Amino acid sequence: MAAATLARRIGRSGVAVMKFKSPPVNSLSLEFLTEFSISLEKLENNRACRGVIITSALPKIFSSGLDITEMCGKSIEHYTEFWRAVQEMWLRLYGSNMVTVAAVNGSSPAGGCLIALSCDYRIMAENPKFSIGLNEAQLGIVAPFWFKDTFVNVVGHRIAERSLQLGSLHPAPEAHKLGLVDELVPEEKLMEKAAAVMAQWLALPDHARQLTKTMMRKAVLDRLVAHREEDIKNFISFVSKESIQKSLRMYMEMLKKKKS
Ligand SMILES: CCCCCCCC/C=C\CC(=O)SCCNC(=O)CCNC(=O)[C@H](O)C(C)(C)COP(=O)(O)OP(=O)(O)OC[C@H]1O[C@@H](n2cnc3c(N)ncnc32)[C@H](O)[C@@H]1OP(=O)(O)O
Repeated sequence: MAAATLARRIGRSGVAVMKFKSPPVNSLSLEFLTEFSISLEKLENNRACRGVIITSALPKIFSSGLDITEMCGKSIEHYTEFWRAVQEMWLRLYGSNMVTVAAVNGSSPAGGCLIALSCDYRIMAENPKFSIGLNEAQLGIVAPFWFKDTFVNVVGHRIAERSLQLGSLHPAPEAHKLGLVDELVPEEKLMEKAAAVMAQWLALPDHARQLTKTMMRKAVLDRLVAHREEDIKNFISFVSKESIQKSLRMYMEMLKKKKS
């Protein structure tokens, strides 16, 4: 797989470091998502691995979220495969038995934010130019219920309601104030801090921590598992609407124009 190069390293500490490296902006294409899920599955099945730190190898960007081109002008078969891959990635990450720490070293909108929110702990570089949030509403699309559930479980209902309705992208200091990220550190200290947090979480017996994590997350995971096919149908019917296609095309054009 060429597009999403994910470097993995399991040290003596039992910690893997996964670095997103899919230029220019680590957007979550079908290929990226598939590779990410396979990598997570391999780590999950590796008894030597107890934790994973997720970060980006690219400067300034953690992940730009779902690859919008995967949702524009494609067939129903493609939308089905793509959305199943998005679901699979989340089910694996949110349901992981490993300790998961996001070292957010750049902007992280929408699907990128979902990845960070699905981890056990988020540390973000304290650069106010970096922002994070579920900004779907700004694109004229709606965050699915399991994106929303994940967001609510981190920041609570009121903050989630306002942030999702406005499609807010929160600069790092604001994200920290809202509880969207747990800590801010200077960028050069990010990995050191992530390793320290990981060591703290791994100091506990795995079984107790894992059972507690399952207890906290099971209801939200089960909800998607129970409604997976319906969720795919909803996605297809939503994304196939001409009005939604138009919004997505306009958004892509806006991104391109911003450069010139
Ligand atoms: C009922 C159920 C309904 C379900 C509905 C669907 C729910 C969908 C759920 C989640 C949706 C998403 O995740 S959508 C993605 C949202 N992401 C964004 O809004 C981010 C957009 N990108 C940016 O803001 C910026 O690119 C950046 C801040 C991430 C980086 O800025 P920078 O200036 O460094 O880079 P450029 O803007 O010049 O971008 C470079 C290059 O990449 C292309 N690009 C950027 N983001 C995406 C993306 N998400 N998908 C595809 N392509 C992307 C951008 O157009 C540039 O391309 P060119 O070089 O060709 O111009």
